[in-house]
Amino acid sequence: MIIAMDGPAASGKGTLGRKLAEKFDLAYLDTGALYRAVGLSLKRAGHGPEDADRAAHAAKTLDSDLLNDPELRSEQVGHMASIIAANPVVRANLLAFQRDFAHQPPSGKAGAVLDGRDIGTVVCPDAHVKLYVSASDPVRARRRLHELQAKGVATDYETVLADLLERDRRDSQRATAPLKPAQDAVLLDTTELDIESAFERACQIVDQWQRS
Ligand SMILES: Nc1ncnc2c1ncn2[C@@H]1O[C@H](COP(=O)(O)OP(=O)(O)O)[C@@H](O)[C@H]1O
Ligand SMILES: Nc1ccn([C@@H]2O[C@H](COP(=O)(O)OP(=O)(O)O)[C@@H](O)[C@H]2O)c(=O)n1
Repeated sequence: MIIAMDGPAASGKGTLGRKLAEKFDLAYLDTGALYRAVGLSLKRAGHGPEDADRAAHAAKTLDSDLLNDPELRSEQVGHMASIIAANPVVRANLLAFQRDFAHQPPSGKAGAVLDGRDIGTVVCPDAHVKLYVSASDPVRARRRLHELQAKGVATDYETVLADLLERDRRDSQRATAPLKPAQDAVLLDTTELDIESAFERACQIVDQWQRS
């Protein structure tokens, strides 16, 4: 079973994706981490995200150590990732890894959950279950703010909201693999749902597919 989870920043894709993978004994891949790792590698080398050739090269020779680097989750690296992610060569260079993960999941797992922006539309158009996870802008900004504050990052609501909206706009408007629900995706709006209620709903959707 392949589960595709897409949606805007801080909607809850990763939280639900990890929980679904655990419950259904599937491998889990946070594809945003790949774009972030390309951003971090450019940042460390002193280059900007607009450097298309360097970004394409970094995506082709991705340093897997960066995937566990604490700086990966910073807002600055998220910002760089969304600029880099508009580069079609970067996307092409990361595609095979994501597809291989979905179709030959590691550790002998019988399937995989992938979360990102284009999983249901481009990476795994053949996914068995596609979820498009959303939440209102203020709710997403508050969730991300709490997450950053819990890590000791000094920021404020307005900055976090502006950053999310800017990334959403860039992700939705790019020409290659823009953020949008696949035609056959089930929409899951988590604005009014806590994590457990959202997870319950996601499990119902997966159960429904398994019974069909
Ligand atoms: N339904 C929810 N209710 C409250 N907080 C949530 C919910 N879903 C996720 N969160 C919290 O919001 C933050 C962003 O969630 P995350 O899963 O990382 O989003 P995404 O992967 O879409 O960027 C995390 O701190 C997470 O714990
Ligand atoms: N499949 C994906 C995953 C991420 N991305 C890009 O990578 C950035 C960071 O993704 P992320 O999933 O880590 O972001 P958050 O939702 O965690 O804030 C996004 O803003 C997108 O620009 C993408 O283009 N395609």
